[in-house]
Amino acid sequence: MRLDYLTIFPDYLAPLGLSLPGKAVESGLLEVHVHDLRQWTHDRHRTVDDTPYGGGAGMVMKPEPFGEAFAELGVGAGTTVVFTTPSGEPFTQALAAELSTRERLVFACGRYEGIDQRVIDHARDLAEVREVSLGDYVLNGGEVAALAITEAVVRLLPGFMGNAASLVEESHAGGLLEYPVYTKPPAWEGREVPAVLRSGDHGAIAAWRREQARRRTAERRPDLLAPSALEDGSPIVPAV
Ligand SMILES: COc1ccc2nc(C(=O)O)sc2c1
Repeated sequence: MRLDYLTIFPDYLAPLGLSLPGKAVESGLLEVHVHDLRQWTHDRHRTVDDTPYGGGAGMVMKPEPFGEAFAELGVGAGTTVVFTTPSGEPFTQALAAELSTRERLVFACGRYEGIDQRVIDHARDLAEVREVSLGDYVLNGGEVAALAITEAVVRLLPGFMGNAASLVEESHAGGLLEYPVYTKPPAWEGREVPAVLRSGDHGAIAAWRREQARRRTAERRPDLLAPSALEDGSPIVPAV
């Protein structure tokens, strides 16, 4: 997979060279290119923004630099352009899985009051476009969202995570939050590890984990539980 990032703050994406994406680049699984959007400006001040038509506070990112960048980067068939924006569709594990199947992602990181709408419209004529938000809050720009989306997507690439089995049991992987986890010592600050986890009874352990995941999800994220799951009558294990 090839990842391109268009940003006016390239240093903000320096973490891409560390942790998960860094290792994938070394292994050839990933190709990462961060581009300073200002390289596609031609005035002395390297202007990327201007005042909004129709008035209002703040500035809007100009269309020309993005258009020239798309052309130079060969944005077209086989490319998915991801605009990170507070007005985007919510980023979910399902969307991460979908994006992990793409050959190439080009992240267009907004700043100021956003990117001129014609850039998104133009991109739709060239390639697949997704407008994505991390959640119901607003950041100062799209770079943090691009980093988060990248990590969630890249770790799903086949052969990327050492222990693929761990992907299956993660929160949201199966639609539920993850069950509580414990490790040594068996007792700490007067708190014991649940006996079932030390019983060696793998069936009982699996059942306990399923119920803990359901309970945690019901308590914290009932929206993730299908209505039928709540009405199927099976008791949800009382809190541990
Ligand atoms: C102007 O560019 C922005 C501003 C805020 C923002 N917030 C995001 C989020 O995903 O929460 S993406 C994003 C892009």
